Amino acid sequence: MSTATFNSICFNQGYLRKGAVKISKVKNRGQRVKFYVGEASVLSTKCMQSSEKNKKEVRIGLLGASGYTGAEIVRLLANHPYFGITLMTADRKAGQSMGSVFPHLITQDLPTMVSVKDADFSSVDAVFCCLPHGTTQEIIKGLPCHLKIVDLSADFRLRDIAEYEEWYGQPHSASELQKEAVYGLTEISREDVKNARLVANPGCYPTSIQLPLVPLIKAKLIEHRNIIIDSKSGVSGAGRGAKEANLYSEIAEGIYSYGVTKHRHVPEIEQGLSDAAQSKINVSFTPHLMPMIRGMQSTIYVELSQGVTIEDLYQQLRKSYEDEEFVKLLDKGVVPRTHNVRGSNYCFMNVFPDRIPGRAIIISVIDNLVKGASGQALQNLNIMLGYPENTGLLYQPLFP
Ligand SMILES: NC(=O)C1=CN([C@@H]2O[C@H](COP(=O)(O)OP(=O)(O)OC[C@H]3O[C@@H](n4cnc5c(N)ncnc54)[C@H](OP(=O)(O)O)[C@@H]3O)[C@@H](O)[C@H]2O)C=CC1
Ligand SMILES: CC(=O)N[C@@H](CCC(=O)OP(=O)(O)O)C(=O)O
Repeated sequence: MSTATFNSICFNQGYLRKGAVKISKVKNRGQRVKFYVGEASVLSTKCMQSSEKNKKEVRIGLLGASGYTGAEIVRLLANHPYFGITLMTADRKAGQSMGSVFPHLITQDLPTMVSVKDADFSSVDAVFCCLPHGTTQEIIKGLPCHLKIVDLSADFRLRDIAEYEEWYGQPHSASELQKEAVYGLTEISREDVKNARLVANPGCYPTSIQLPLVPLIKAKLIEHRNIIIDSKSGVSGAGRGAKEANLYSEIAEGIYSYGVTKHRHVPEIEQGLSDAAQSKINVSFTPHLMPMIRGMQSTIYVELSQGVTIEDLYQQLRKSYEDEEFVKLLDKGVVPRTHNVRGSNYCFMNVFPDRIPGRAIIISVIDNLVKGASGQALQNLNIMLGYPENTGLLYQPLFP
């Protein structure tokens, strides 16, 4: 890796075009700027002005900071050496401090939340968009084009706009942006994410389901028919907005299926599996709401392809994920539990022989707010900006 040292350099705002000199990291902001010319992708080439406010080199805008995924982004960035939050937005909570909305974050030095319409993006290099679907597309359409964006909503995940409108029951008004979006299931789409300006972060259920199934489908080890998916989620998956259905007295001491035969994650799951199969796959998917705060578990029933054994599935998953930091295939016979990934960016999975010959049972667990949302979003932005993918994500699970 060679280095080139410049004295007080300043570029116009914007990005070096791809293929130009690749600048992987900027250090010693201010009078002397040292560029490391290396493999990683380009950083924003804004004027390298040292300023008290920008203690960290990448300035992050957090839209929807007063929600669960927004708060989770703040928690993760507390341990990120290069990303610092310079803008936070809220809707009903605009004008409030983060510490007053989330007292567990009072130790963080954060800007007061403002409404999106009052947001100033000139002090921002990249944005996490943690807003409800529908709202998101309108807001992202209006963002300055210099920003790198990771959208946690569903607005840009489905390539087929008509399918989005059918399943989300609302018009999609950003089809041009949709064409630009890259679906950010990190371990599967890493190369596309690297060069993306807009990443559509996957939903929590689709993440927990595609991570085990995509490698098995690509390796032609399981049949495309009769894929049955039974998933469970903690209540934080529904967001912080007060809803009667999510009251303690409505949730505690019981579980129930919801979105039966018509959950809006079906098209997202089928899009990912069909891409892996290069042919259309339909699945049976039933989510369940559990009396717990965090956690997501998927139990998936599949048919083995002709002549394929459980060992073949196990070895394929081992090979697919042996070099991955955040996806772990457990030892044979160990059942994945949400307790063991809580608060972390891990996905634990395993595969078991069904009593019914020729079938397998696959189990996958994640934390819906981390690998299912904010953790994967940070993993993606690290890649988009040329930082080590695991930066700010090495939290071990919180157990018990
Ligand atoms: N929770 C989860 O496990 C997962 C969530 N997601 C997706 O991530 C996104 C955020 O989810 P989550 O954090 O749980 O949601 P929350 O409901 O907890 O937070 C929503 C945020 O958006 C703000 N907001 C709501 N409406 C508007 C509006 N009209 N204009 C501007 N801001 C608005 C809210 O502000 P205020 O608080 O002031 O009202 C709040 O900051 C959603 O699209 C969700 O589907 C994806 C994967 C998993
Ligand atoms: C428990 C619960 O309500 N979970 C949400 C999924 C959260 C999520 O992943 O939403 P997006 O796809 O919009 O990002 C649901 O089932 O709608």
